[in-house]
Amino acid sequence: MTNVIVNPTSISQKLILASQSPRRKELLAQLGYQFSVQASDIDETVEKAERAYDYVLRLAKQKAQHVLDLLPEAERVNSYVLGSDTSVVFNGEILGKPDNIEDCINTLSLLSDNQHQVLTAIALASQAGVQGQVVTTEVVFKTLTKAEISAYWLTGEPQDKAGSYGIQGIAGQFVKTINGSYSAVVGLPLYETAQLLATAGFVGSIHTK
Ligand SMILES: Cc1cn([C@H]2C[C@H](O)[C@@H](COP(=O)(O)OP(=O)(O)OP(=O)(O)O)O2)c(=O)[nH]c1=O
Repeated sequence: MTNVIVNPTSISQKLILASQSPRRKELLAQLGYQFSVQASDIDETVEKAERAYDYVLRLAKQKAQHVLDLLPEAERVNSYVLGSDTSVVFNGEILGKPDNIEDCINTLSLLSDNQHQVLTAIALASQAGVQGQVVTTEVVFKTLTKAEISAYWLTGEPQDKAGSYGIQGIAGQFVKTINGSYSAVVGLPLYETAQLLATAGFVGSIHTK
């Protein structure tokens, strides 16, 4: 998407969401920010012995920095780029997006009747540097049968999602409890994102001054 809307509160600043995720676009728009979207194309391979926390933070920062670096120099001066990454983690293992039904069955069988963590990192890149943080949410799933998982795969929902599920969709019924940030599980933590942007001088739809 290439439409650029200038932030009305600060005509010289531009916010860009470095993401192809429709969920992240919706969540950022929900807060009242005006922004453009530019997907970032980076290598998402996990480094040897890299911990999930370090991995998501590195990727969020790289996504943001990559899009900032692609901007013409004159634009870069006034631009702030938001990047994010979400991983589902079980027993320290990063469970990515499924390549096929077997992947989906393996992943959701691990999550069945168990607790896992969803780690979402956000990062804001500008000429001043890149700032980021990680939000961790604990999720407990009900018991899932193989038949249920196979039927879930056929809905098409798990395909583009970390951990093979979407809490905001059909998989909402798998979730017994959640401790942390619902929006972070969907892809963008609302509270932390607003804080990060406010620190950089952006305001959403709520003006207190
Ligand atoms: C766990 C979970 C993940 N997800 C999604 C959020 C992310 O879009 C995706 C995780 O993959 P990411 O690699 O974080 O993001 P992405 O490839 O979709 O987009 P981009 O890198 O361009 O920002 O999984 C849900 O929508 N619901 C969920 O419950």
